[in-house]
Amino acid sequence: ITHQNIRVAVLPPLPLSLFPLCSDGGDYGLDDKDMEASVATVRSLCEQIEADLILLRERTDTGGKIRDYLIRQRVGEQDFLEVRVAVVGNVDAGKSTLLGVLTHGELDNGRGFARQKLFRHKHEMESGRTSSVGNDILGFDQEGQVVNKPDSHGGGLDWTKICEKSSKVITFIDLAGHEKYLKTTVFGMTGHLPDFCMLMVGSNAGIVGMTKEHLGLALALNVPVFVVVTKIDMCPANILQETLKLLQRLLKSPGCRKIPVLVQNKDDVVVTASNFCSERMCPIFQISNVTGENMDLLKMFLNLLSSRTTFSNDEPAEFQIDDTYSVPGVGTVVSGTTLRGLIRLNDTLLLGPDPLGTFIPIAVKSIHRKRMPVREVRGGQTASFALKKIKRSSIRKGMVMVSPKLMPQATWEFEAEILVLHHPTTISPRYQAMVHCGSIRQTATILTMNKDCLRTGDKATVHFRFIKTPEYLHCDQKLVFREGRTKAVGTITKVLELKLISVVFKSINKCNVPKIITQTFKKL
Ligand SMILES: Nc1nc2c(ncn2[C@@H]2O[C@H](COP(=O)(O)OP(=O)(O)OP(=O)(O)O)[C@@H](O)[C@H]2O)c(=O)[nH]1
Repeated sequence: ITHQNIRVAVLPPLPLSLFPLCSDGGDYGLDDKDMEASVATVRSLCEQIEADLILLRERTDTGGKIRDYLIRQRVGEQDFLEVRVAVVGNVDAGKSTLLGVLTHGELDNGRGFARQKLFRHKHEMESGRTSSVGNDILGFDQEGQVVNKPDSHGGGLDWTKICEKSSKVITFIDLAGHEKYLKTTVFGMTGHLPDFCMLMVGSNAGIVGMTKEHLGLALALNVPVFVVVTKIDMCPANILQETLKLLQRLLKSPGCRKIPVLVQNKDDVVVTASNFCSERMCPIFQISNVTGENMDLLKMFLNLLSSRTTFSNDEPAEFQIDDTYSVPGVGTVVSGTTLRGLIRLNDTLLLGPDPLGTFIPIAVKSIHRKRMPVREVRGGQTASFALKKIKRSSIRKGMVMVSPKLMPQATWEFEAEILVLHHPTTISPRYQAMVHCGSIRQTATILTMNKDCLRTGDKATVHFRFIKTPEYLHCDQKLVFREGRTKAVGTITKVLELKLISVVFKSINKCNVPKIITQTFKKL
């Protein structure tokens, strides 16, 4: 940059890059001429890297103007940046309502109008409670404007249109608030790999029910959290202040160690969004779904967030399956998240493990992103694949599709460092509970541990064994171990591999298996 008095802060990954144009990082600005020249310089740099320069805010300080810009890489019509946000909070905090308001652009009436558009099951419609993991999308164009336009007849959203018009798509993973559905909530938080967690708190109800539990879960899984306090239209000022005070106290407590920031204006949005991934900052928004107050600040913040997954082309591809479908005329379809690498049409991947711990080669014949056909999918993106000649019943959540280069191995047993968040009595060997790890959800037994028994608050190294089938695991993966009110979180430290041939021979001739597998077979 020719102008030495420009400070450029590029935050990886590229999409969110903010740079205040100011003299030396101090708080005095540039006069009109210098500003113009500086902007021109940066604009030409952006052109070279095929990015857009979007003005976020302008302030006047001693000496002149200070501006913040967003540099966003241009994407093709078939491509868009993707950010996943898990939405958690106690029943009635207004989760479904906020998602309805954000994605359908119509305010709520305070009596459940906005959420009706999102319910997926009949019983949800009747009870007003979310029970399943739901997905809703919100698209932003290059200028940061929302592109969602609900269909004027049915009120539905055309996902393909939204994705085509968007340069950034936020996928909300709407998780159930009721304790009864905690299993689903945990699965959503582990299996859907959220980049961020939006914790919703009803201002009048305060920090009640599952709020702390959901916050604890996000923190244990290392997912950055921002808080949205709703219903400020109907909450007396003193109660709102009390809720905010308690919330800030909770976030600062030794268990959370966050820095809460009440977001009041655009400046706060820019500062919190640019420091959100890297620091302990926890922005708190105060909104109303009925009057729409502060909704613009929340939308601006969402538009500035960028995915936490960094992507590299040369990493071998890994895709985790979190759901399966039978689509008439298409066959078995699997959906999930690309954890790393690049998957292209006609690639051959290994699908598994099956109950024997084997992986079979499958060819990728079609790829969809947000219901839109695409030619490739990269690390950090969700996608679905139509699979040929495979029965839906032979695929489970938690199975993976990986590059043959990884020579995947399944495992029955693993070791993890765990922390017991809550248990009514004591946990000892032979204890069984559900392990959630990525999209894996299976009961495991504790074989041994380095303590005689575990109580709430204890940490230990524990040796687990799955009870039904072997799974594909990695060291350093986060896990949640739960049964009823018992909850523990942990990190996998050792994977005990299954000594098995990990690819089925008979399928080999049918697919175009890369050399590397054939060579492995020869060695075996
Ligand atoms: N006045 C007012 N009412 C709101 C606001 N947000 C939500 N509501 C109302 O609060 C009630 C509960 O909202 P929901 O969106 O169903 O709550 P939820 O958190 O999704 O609940 P679960 O799906 O059961 O977890 C509905 O009747 C909404 O109309 C708000 O900002 N102001």
